[in-house]
Amino acid sequence: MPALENSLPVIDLSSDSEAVIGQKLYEAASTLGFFFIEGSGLTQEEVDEVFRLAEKFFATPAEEKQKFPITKNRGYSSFKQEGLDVDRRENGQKKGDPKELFNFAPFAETANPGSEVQPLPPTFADSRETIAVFTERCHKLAQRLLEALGLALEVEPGWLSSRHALDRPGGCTLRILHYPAMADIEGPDDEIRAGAHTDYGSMTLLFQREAQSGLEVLSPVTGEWISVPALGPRAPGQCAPIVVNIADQLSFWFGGVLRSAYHRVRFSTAAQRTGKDRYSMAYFVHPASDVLLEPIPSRVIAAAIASAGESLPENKSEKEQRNAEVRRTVIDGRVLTAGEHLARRLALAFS
Ligand SMILES: O=C(O)CCC(=O)C(=O)O
Ligand SMILES: [Fe+2]
Repeated sequence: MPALENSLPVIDLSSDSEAVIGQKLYEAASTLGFFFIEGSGLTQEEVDEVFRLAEKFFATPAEEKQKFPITKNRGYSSFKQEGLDVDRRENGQKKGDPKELFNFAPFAETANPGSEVQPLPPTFADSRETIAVFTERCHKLAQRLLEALGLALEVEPGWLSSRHALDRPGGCTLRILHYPAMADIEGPDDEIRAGAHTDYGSMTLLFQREAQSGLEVLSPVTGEWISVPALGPRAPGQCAPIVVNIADQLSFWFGGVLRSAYHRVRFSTAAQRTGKDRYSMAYFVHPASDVLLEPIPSRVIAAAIASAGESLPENKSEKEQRNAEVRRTVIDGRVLTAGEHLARRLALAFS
């Protein structure tokens, strides 16, 4: 593998063949597990439109937002309600992240058949179509990335996309996030605005606003946190490069050859004192709920699993053991479904 640099690679989807793109994705996904993509066809205008809705919603009074509390991973989660680092504690209690968020289910007519229609706050009620279209476009992009990755690993064409079909019930979620400025922070511990975690599903597409940085990725090589820049658009009509990261279920499915990397959001004390809010948006891509998280049939992956098995470190630290425990997809010898694994992770994050 090539040496990791101190920044994320940028992969252009507009110029190469799918096979070449697949190789580039594989290289990035198997080293740092985080990369930028550009040339996706998504425009800055459509991304900004959803960001404008997010700003408007988070500015509404707390009691209005609280009318749509998060249930079954859908709705509003208030300041410090979710704590992504399951080990962070304060006064014996799990420490919640100083941020607020709203989770949307995919709304397309064919998406999530059988599930009830998600009630939406007035800010979004007239924009259901905008959000639905944006979500579908994110999903199509994710399907393309998954298939290209599959190509590089000799996975049968269609194997991954059929397991991520939006018309099968699943955990895909569009999340808008708001990290309000906190000028009165007390110490370095308050610099962490989203605790260190790995994402749960297949992959995440993360949209940032230009110059609103704060996302950091743990380098598997140096063990240091790498800060991810919040870039602006680089080509006319195209949205700013999108951050993509591999999540736990896909990493597991690919026999550990893809890295699901720890990441967090941190604002330095100096940055917090400037009093600027940060907004971001994540599209979490999940397999359909009934998909069993068994390794993908692929000669390349089977070989990778065999060689990784021989070089597994024997003495894991307590923190590493705990992390492995939280992320596991096999319990008592039984392979979990994607839906069971997601439910387990959500219970830990919101406990
Ligand atoms: O806000 C960000 O930049 C990252 C959020 C995140 O990692 C998450 O919600 O899983
Ligand atoms: Fe995350």
